[in-house]
Order: sequence, then C-alpha cells, then structure tokens
Amino acid sequence: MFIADIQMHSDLLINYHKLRQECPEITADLRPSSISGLLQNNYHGVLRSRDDAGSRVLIYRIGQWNPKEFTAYEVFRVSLITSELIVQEWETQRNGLKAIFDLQDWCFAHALQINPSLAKKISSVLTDSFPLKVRGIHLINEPIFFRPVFAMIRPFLPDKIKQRIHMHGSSYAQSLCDYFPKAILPPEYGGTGPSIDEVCQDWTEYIMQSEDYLYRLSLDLGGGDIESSKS
Ligand SMILES: Cc1c(C)c2c(c(C)c1O)CC[C@@](C)(CCC[C@H](C)CCC[C@H](C)CCCC(C)C)O2
Repeated sequence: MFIADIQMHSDLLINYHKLRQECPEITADLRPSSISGLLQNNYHGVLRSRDDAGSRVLIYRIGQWNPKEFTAYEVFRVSLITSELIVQEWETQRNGLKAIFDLQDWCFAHALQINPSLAKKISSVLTDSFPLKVRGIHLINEPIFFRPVFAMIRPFLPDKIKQRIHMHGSSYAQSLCDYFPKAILPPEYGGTGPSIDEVCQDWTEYIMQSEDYLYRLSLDLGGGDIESSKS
C-alpha cells in the first residue's frame, strides 16, 4: 500500500460525507417514495446483464422527467439511490458502471434547473465523492441547447473522465453497439435485449423493495432532517 492510495481513499470518504451533509435536498432521505413519480414514469432503469467488461449499465431518459413536477435535486436523488444499491455488488465495485443519458426532449425548463452549484455536484460524484468507478458516459439525442449545460459541468472534470464521455447524437443506434453488446441493449437503443419499459419497471420494483435499506442508510449517515440514530 502506498501513502498516495491511502490519501486518495480517505479523501473519497471525506468527500462522500461532505456531499451528504452539504446537500440534504438530495441526500437527507433516500426513501424512494419521494421520487416514485419519476420511477413510475420509466425515467430510469439498470440493464439486467452487465457489459463485456462486467460493468453495470444504467439508462436515464430525460424526456420522462417533467421539470414542473420534479426538481433537479430529486432527479439527482434517483441516481444516488441506484448508486447506493449497486455499490454493494462486488462485481460493480470491481468493474464500475456505464451510464447512457437519453436527452431526447431536453428543453429549456430542464436547462434552467442546472445551476453552477449543481453542476459542481454532478462533476464531484463523477470524480471524487462516490466510491464507484465511472467507466463511460454516453449521451444520446443531445440537442444543441444542451451544450451550455455541459459547458458548466465540463471544466470541473479531470481528463480521465472527459475522455470517457461520448456524444452520439441521433445516430446512436449504430454507435452505441460499438460500446455495448447488442444482446443487452433494449430494442429502443439498437439492441435485442428486453424493452426499455421492462428494464425500468424491473429496476423500479427492486428500488421499491430496498426502501428499508435506503431509509436506514439515511439514518446512519444523518444528512439533515432525519434524526441521527443513536441506539
Ligand atoms: C455516483 C454517481 C451519481 C450520483 C451520478 C451519476 C454517476 C455516473 C455516478 O457514478 C450520473 C448522474 C448523476 C451525476 C446525477 C445527475 C442528475 C441531473 C439532475 C441530471 C440532469 C441531466 C444531466 C445534466 C445530464 C448530463 C450528465 C452527465 C454529463 C453526467 O449522478
């Protein structure tokens, strides 16, 4: 073990707790009931099968997020919930994750929700405040006016992460298959796997079943409104 490694790991731990303390809007209560509307709308799913590298593959569909109904903080909470669940899996600890963001129907109302402080939090979880290896970020259907938002996040990202971000535009059905096996991708994304609706419904069910675990996590980490459990 090298001193540099120990330093890196303790920074990660410190940053993880800092995120939980500084941003209770996202982290105070990880029970999925507060964001069940997003989940029921099939905003998010995790593919049943891993990719060839053993990474978990997560899909987010921005078009399923109604910005009048849910804030960006609540949308962020969905990612945190999934992250807390998959970080328990040893294969994910070892092989990390890849995320596909479908930005179809990204509009001005979404862009307005992403302020510089949130942009910083997004880059911070990708970089050094959550113990998951981010092995790839794939943006598809990104419209022109997503660029100013990405320009807010980008400067905070280290080169290592920047290099793992891929923009596919609208011809993603071809190019996603260069990164993921066809057999695991839903047909909506150019694959032959289960449909995106099935993927989202299965993962929603899993999140809902994990409600108790997520609640206990909120208590143990004591971020905000919920009383710390001192038993
Ligand atoms: C541990 C972990 C977390 C917690 C996480 C993500 C990943 C890959 C993680 O490993 C990705 C999504 C994110 C950063 C939450 C994002 C929530 C916002 C409100 C979504 C809006 C849409 C973004 C403007 C789209 C672009 C984002 C990429 C450049 C990451 O949460």
